[in-house]
Amino acid sequence: MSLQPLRDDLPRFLEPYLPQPSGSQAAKPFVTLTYAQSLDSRISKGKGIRTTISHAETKTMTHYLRYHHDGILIGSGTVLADDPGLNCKYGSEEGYSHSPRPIVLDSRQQWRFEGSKMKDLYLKSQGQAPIVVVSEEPREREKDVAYLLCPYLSSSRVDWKTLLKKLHDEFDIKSIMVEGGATVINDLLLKPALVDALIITIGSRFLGSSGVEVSPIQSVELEAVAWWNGTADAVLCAKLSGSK
Ligand SMILES: NC(=O)c1ccc[n+]([C@@H]2O[C@H](COP(=O)([O-])OP(=O)(O)OC[C@H]3O[C@@H](n4cnc5c(N)ncnc54)[C@H](O)[C@@H]3O)[C@@H](O)[C@H]2O)c1
Ligand SMILES: Nc1nc(=O)c(N)c(NC[C@H](O)[C@H](O)[C@H](O)COP(=O)(O)O)[nH]1
Repeated sequence: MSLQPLRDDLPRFLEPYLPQPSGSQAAKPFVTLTYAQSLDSRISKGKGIRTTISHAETKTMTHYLRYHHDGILIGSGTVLADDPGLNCKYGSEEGYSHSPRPIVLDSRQQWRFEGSKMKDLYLKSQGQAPIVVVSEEPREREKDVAYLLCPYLSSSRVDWKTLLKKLHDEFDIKSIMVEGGATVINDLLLKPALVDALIITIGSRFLGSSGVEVSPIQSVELEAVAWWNGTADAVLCAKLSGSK
């Protein structure tokens, strides 16, 4: 399905929160934490359920954000629940050349590229093949998948600092948008030294108390806060307090 045109006030609104175009000498990638939540801070109706929260115009914004990042990172919970494509449909007709590289945190190697929407898009040259982040040598190596061996702090928690450095140094990834899910977001909201921008779409609905909740274990203050109002959604852009 094609995207509706980007609202013309969005580029100027988003600009201060986007990675700077090439030339950055930073030692780590620029990290944008971005997701869509309901009014009751849920990002899906329940674990394993893919739930549309964004209006069509903020869906276009998500693809505009993908256009501006080298990589797009998600946790295993999201890849297993959503079977996401993670490509970029924004831009010229010439094909999906601005699609970011998918990065999947899958220490337990539960997800397969084979048979996924991501692979389907890759084979049609409409998206990139993924980097799968693992904690030990993979049991099986799938064709076209790059495996990134990275230390984990526990069985399911990657060491972010090391991971970001490896993605930068070994894969030349200078900007990453983190799209979720809740476990990944709740963890990164507490890491102002690693997160450069926060872009949250707030949809005008409630998803109920059994929904998957974004709520970090401690309070988080924001700065440089800006709001955009759409037809049915609002978008909040901010920096985490304590970030550079
Ligand atoms: N609305 C949105 O914007 C949005 C975005 C993404 C996902 N979702 C929804 O979120 C749900 C999935 O969320 P979830 O919380 O179950 O899974 P998740 O996608 O956050 O994945 C969690 C897994 O990531 C891995 N991981 C590795 N290192 C980690 C670290 N340092 N911190 C945290 N996790 C780490 C672990 O295996 C962990 O179990 C799905 O229902 C999906 O539809 C919604
Ligand atoms: N912006 C946004 N609005 C939503 O209403 C919603 N549910 C998501 N969810 C993000 C999640 O990571 C999805 O898995 C990918 O957005 C799917 O990506 P594709 O469209 O398949 O490329 N994101």
